[in-house]
Amino acid sequence: MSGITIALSKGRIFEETLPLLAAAGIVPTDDPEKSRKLIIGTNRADVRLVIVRATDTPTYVQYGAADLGIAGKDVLIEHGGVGLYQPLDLNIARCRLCVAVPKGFDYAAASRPGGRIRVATKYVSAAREHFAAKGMHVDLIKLYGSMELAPLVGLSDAIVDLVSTGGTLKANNLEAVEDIMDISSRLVVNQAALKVKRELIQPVIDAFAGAVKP
Ligand SMILES: Nc1ncnc2c1ncn2[C@@H]1O[C@H](COP(=O)(O)OP(=O)(O)OP(=O)(O)O)[C@@H](O)[C@H]1O
Ligand SMILES: O=P(O)(O)OC[C@H]1O[C@H](OP(=O)(O)OP(=O)(O)O)[C@H](O)[C@@H]1O
Repeated sequence: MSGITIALSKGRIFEETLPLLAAAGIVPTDDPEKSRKLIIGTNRADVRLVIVRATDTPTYVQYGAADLGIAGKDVLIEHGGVGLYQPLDLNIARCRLCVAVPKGFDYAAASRPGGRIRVATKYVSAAREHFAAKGMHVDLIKLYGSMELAPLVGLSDAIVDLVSTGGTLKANNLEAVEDIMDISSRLVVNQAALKVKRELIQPVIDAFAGAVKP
């Protein structure tokens, strides 16, 4: 592909990226929520979008199947960031990575150094680092979604998950007991593509940078 390919996931990242794309003069020709197409054209013949799972965005960019992508910090931590240049925090899809437990669970007692708990999460790397820094022993159980269910059915004592409004925790009688980090989405660029296609990629980076909201 002589032009550039941008990897995006459907949903909040696609929606929140539209104004940034517009600032770069890029307008998609299809809506991924309505179309089943995975390759979407734009008003520019030299720019196309590929629609991927949020977790897969760094992988497409790492291998050069996409030149650029937009991925949450949560996803980038789990991926490791190999081969990716991360020039911009786009300040979109903002939330927090938290430890949450059923209301009434004595997390303070469980989290004393030497304590041991079972934690279910999709974010194993971030969780491992967090609990290791606290000197806690945790048995991590990898899940791929609906983490909030795990403590309700005895799979785990706690979860590490993303929290935005807190509505999902509340609906499941859970509470956040620790903030691990603030999360937002970043622009990621394939390092080789940046060198070879700089005349196409740099203007997109610059336009995104100018359109980031504080
Ligand atoms: N409730 C939320 N509010 C704001 N941002 C969020 C929220 N949940 C997730 N995010 C951010 O948006 C990114 C994309 O989330 P999205 O829900 O589209 O994908 P996902 O369901 O987490 O991933 P996958 O489809 O691969 O399972 C996440 O990686 C995270 O950075
Ligand atoms: O604090 P809240 O505003 O309730 O948001 C938190 C929820 O948002 C995310 O899920 P998402 O909506 O992405 O659904 P998913 O399970 O399909 O990823 C996250 O995994 C929480 O479940």
